[in-house]
Amino acid sequence: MVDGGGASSSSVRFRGDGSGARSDGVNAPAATAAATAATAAATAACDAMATRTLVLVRHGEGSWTRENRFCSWVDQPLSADGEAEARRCSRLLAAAGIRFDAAFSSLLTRAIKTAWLILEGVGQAWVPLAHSWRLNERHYGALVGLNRAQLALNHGEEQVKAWRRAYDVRPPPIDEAHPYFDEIHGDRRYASCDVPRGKIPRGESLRDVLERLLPYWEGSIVPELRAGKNVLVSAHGNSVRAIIKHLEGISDADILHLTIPTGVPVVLQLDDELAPVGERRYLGDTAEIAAAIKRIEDQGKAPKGASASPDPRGAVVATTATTAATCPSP
Ligand SMILES: O=C(O)[C@H](O)COP(=O)(O)O
Repeated sequence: MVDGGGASSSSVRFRGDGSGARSDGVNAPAATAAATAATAAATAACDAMATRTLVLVRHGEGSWTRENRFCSWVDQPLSADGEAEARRCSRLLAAAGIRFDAAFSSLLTRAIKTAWLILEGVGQAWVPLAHSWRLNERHYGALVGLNRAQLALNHGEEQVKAWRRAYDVRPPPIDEAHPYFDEIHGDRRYASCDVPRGKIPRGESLRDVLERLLPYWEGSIVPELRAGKNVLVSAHGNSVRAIIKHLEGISDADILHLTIPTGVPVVLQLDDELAPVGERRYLGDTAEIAAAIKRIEDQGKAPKGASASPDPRGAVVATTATTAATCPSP
């Protein structure tokens, strides 16, 4: 969790490559006062040009975060720390003076609750909040419920990084025998989606996430932004990455390096064509945000000195990973 105490607005990009380094190669503690002033001036200029604000939030910590398991479409609630993160978001947004006109979340409770806590905390609980499965976390297929560090031991850190961050790598699909299949695919919230149950994904690459997200983005969120409204999207690490990739035109290769921290408002100013004006800003303390990104990336590292486990579910992944990771879109 990132502590919000004494938070300031950060306008740097984070590479998200595990080093917590800034993309401009400048280490935060070494930044000069002149550079900070220049950044603030540039940010103010961008803010003056922008006509609407988009705030993207990856929900706060869920109860599986500490167990380091892929949560994905399992509807785990926010932990107490996750709720605190959402409240901290609202304080940061209130301090930034952002007034929302519309809000959107996924169909998963942890993102919905994050949106509620943010809107309540900024005194704007009346703002309409719409939900769609299209903002859900990436469906991690057969990896749902598995421990990332254990997977790194069994399959290698590079494979786990590819499953988590590569644009075109799809995890092995979930099947009916999976321990969480019924809980996810039998849930009645997915009975009323704009696609039949049979078309609900069983394992997605980031490309798949973007493709299923875009119809909702274009049909429901873009009209609000085009009308000049300020919009909150409370979603998940990978649905937020997909939106940022789309808006900023990040290449398929470079998106590998983007990790979104939990409970940190990501602020984009958009012009009339919905092109970003200036760089995306992360509200909060720069060093704490970099540390939070590194913690998330380190979830996919194999613990030193540990060895691969004969976990039978790991073996299922091992036999299906190669073909599933390269299979064509449904
Ligand atoms: O599905 C999950 O558990 C997370 O929300 C996303 O996990 P990731 O950071 O490994 O993509």
